[in-house]
Amino acid sequence: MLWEIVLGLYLLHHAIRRLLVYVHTHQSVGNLPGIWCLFAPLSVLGGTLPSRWWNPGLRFTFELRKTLYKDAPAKSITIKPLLVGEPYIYTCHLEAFRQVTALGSVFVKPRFAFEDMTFLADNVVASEGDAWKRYRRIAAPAFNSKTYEAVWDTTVDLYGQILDKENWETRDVAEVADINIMTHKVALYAIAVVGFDIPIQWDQPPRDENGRLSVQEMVFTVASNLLIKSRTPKWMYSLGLPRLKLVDEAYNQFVSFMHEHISNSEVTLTKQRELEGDITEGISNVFERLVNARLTDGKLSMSDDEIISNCFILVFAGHETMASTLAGTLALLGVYPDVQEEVYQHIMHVLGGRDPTFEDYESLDLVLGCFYEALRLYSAAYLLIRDATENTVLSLPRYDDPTTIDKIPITAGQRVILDIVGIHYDPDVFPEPEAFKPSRWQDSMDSLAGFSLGPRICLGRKFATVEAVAFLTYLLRDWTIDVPLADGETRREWRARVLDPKVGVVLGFGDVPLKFRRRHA
Ligand code: HEM
Repeated sequence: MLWEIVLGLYLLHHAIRRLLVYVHTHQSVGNLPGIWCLFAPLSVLGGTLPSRWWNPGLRFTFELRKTLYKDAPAKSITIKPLLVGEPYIYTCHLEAFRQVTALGSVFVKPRFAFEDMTFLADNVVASEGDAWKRYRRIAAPAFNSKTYEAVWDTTVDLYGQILDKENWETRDVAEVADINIMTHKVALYAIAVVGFDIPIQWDQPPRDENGRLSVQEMVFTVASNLLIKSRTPKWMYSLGLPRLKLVDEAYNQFVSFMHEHISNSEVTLTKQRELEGDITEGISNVFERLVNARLTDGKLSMSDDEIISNCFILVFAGHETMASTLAGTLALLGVYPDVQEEVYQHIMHVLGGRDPTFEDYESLDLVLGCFYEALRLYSAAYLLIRDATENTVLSLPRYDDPTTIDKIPITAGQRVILDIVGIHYDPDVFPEPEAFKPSRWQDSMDSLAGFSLGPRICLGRKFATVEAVAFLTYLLRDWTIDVPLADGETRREWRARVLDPKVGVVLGFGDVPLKFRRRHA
């Protein structure tokens, strides 16, 4: 009897709370077209369950990319969950994206979305306000032309290691069962070498002779187990589960490795400063910048934990995003051999028979266009989450009549989702949105939302594009890329089947098999 009363009271309490949510929804976002569903897409339940008519899930912006905003003049809708979660505004209006991410905007990153990304201390991705300003001020100067040159050279070195260690040098055809494995390694190693000053070899065994994890296995395990690390309660580590044991080992080893790396670097930099004076300008890796900052300027000083957290977040921010986009680029080039040939001719025209160098980066704009186009079609960062800290209004001009301005009132606390997939597939911004057209980026990249915009634009975007252009230029110069079709399958069907995105923390793919054939000059 008692439990029935308790249950009844609980259900009543829940029903009243939900009713208040509906009333609030109607007051704050009632004027926008909306979708009713059971669970909010970003709630744990909604995000875990598959995308269906009753649960948008994480994939719905991609699945409904052609229709979601069709009847929304301001290119903005609401998602109204009946059972779990709050109503969110989803917008694919480029101007909304600009206003929300602009300098001085009243929108901030909600803490919940970035909690998983803080490890030991806060960092440039997860923080807001003065803490973020400080981290960005210390880290941003490390992303300079010397760094980008190092990214180019490291990528070329990695390409050479692939040819050598994967035995491509002796082959005319190389079949790869899943290109993601290779692009993940390239992305991770470039960050480890250029970001952290950790030298890495392509074929190092996962453990050394003493049974300790090799540096790359350690970094790889840390990078690919962020959610497990942040969400597993401490007591579970004592159960002896093999995966958790490995994660624990890798994280512990990473922390002690980084402490040692910091103190060694401090000794080296102090000696260098005694001999050469201010060496700041000459430092081209992010890690040394962070260590050097605390030797030079009290205000910019970071603790060991802050340095480790900021280095760690570079691996997370730049690893999977980069790997998926590069995999997507290679696959799309395989799907469209005519575009691939055009890009090859462009490379030949720019190089005129010599090896590509960092100085060619600006001229290789069609190669860069391939990467941007893959990022547009399969944006690894597929949405941005922001909360309003004050009441405000988004003023959005109509695309067909810019003198008509739609005004969307936003109340303090309202969550706004910047739908990058929606922007990238908006035919008013990108005509023929489904087509793979790298040349569309040769005029302007103003509408690319995949690296975000405004003061919090991706710090590693040029890092990523230099790496991509170096890798793609070498690869396309030496090889053609093809896709292994199933019996009777067309290339477009292959694209729909294999490049059907898997959506989690980032948007990526399942196995992407590709076939490389050596070009004979
Ligand atoms: C194709 C590759 C990449 C994509 C698509 C990408 C995308 C993004 C996006 C959308 C944001 C904004 C996130 C938000 O505000 O919620 C961001 C931020 C960031 N990215 Fe990237 N990123 C890429 C590569 C990289 C690389 C290679 C690095 C580092 C080496 C990096 C470092 C960062 C950092 C530090 C931030 C935080 C900036 C701040 O808040 O001030 N990213 N990235």
